[in-house]
Amino acid sequence: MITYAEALAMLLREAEPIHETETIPLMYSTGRVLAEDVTSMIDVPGWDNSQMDGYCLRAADLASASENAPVRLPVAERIAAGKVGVAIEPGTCARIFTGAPLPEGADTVVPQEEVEREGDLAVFSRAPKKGAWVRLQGSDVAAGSVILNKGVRMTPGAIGMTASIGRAYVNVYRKLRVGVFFSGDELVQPGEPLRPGGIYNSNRFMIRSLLTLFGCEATDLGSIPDSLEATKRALEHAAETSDVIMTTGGMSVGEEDHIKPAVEALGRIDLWRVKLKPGKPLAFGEVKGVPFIGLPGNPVSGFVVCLMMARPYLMRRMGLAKVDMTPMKIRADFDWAKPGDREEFVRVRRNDEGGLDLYHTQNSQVLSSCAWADGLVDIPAGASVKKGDIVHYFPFAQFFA
Ligand SMILES: Nc1nc2c(c(=O)[nH]1)N[C@H]1C(S)=C(S)[C@@H](COP(=O)(O)OP(=O)(O)OC[C@H]3O[C@@H](n4cnc5c(N)ncnc54)[C@H](O)[C@@H]3O)O[C@H]1N2
Ligand code: MOO
Repeated sequence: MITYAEALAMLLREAEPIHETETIPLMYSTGRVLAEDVTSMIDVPGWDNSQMDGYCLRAADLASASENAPVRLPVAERIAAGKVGVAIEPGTCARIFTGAPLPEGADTVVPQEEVEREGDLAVFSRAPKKGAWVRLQGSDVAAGSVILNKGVRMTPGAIGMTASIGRAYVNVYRKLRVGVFFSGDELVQPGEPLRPGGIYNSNRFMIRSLLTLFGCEATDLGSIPDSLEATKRALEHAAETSDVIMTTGGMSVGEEDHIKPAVEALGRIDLWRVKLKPGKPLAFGEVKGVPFIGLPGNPVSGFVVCLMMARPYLMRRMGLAKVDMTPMKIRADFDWAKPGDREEFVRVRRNDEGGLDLYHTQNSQVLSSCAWADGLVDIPAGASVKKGDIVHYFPFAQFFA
């Protein structure tokens, strides 16, 4: 048996980013992975501008201003956002609004709350600090600088920033095409009546949902009839249309399944035994040169292995530079008294007291744990946890950012 860390390292060694990229509208780039360094051609802001609605002026003109001896300056012009004013003369000021460019000659803005008006005169009773309330040209982004590196995911913040430098298109890795299929005589499609001995194909829906959130394009080959020939045909078809082929189930020691012999006939398959709970069996191989990942059939095992192993592999192939997760360190409000011989990812949920609660059953068949939880806690092999201990917590949200 190999450890989780060893298994992950082995998978990532096989994960070369795909070469194809595409240029797409920035507007539709949410969740995509950048295939270029994004460099700004412009300064942001493009010119010094006002941070407040108020008056712009030379600070030197107000050096003597105080409550007892206010300074009065004529208001020479009015500059709204989007307009360019004319240079102000010494001893004058201009009405200015948030975002409007500072006119030549002005170096400071005084917010309107601190100013009285007497007709055409503005009355100042305090000496401002030179440069107050001015946003300097290039203070957010300097022209020529790289604002986002190749290999990062387009988040709302990254998209807004890219728009702020005027880019309307970005070059991203194309979506990874993942061919998924499911086999098993017991599987029934949701929406159909359950026959005796059957179970609904929950893995199909769960895996598709995970792949969508990872940003992959799932091609669903559906349920394959339980025969070697049908399984081989499905795999051959998947190999023609996919970058990765994925399935769940049929990987352990059962005799019924055709996936393993079908993959072997068309390529190769290695069955790994990972010291991981849930999720001991993992198959990795290739079908006609296309990588094949077989997740464990137990739904919770499939869920955990898809998040903790398949995801880093898929995201690296999609060009993401940082695929490892940084766990949060949070207080456990539960006991875990029985140390296991495998590293365990248990389903937990944050409570209102800022700690973590444990789902009452951690059986790998019980999908309600995944629906209830908002993350996983990593419990190393041989470790136990006492209420109040600080544990390593992976919020589900982190996997989709
Ligand atoms: N004698 C042993 N039996 C088992 C072992 C073992 O080491 N020795 N390992 C257990 C562990 S741990 C796991 S995990 C499972 C993994 O088995 P497979 O990956 O071969 O999966 P199956 O046997 O096909 O199915 C397991 C379980 O999951 C259900 N399943 C399968 N596909 C779906 C689906 N699409 N949707 C919902 N549920 C699914 C299936 O009905 C079984 O109940 O093996 C243990 N056994
Ligand atoms: O190791 Mo299995 O994946 O727990 O059910």
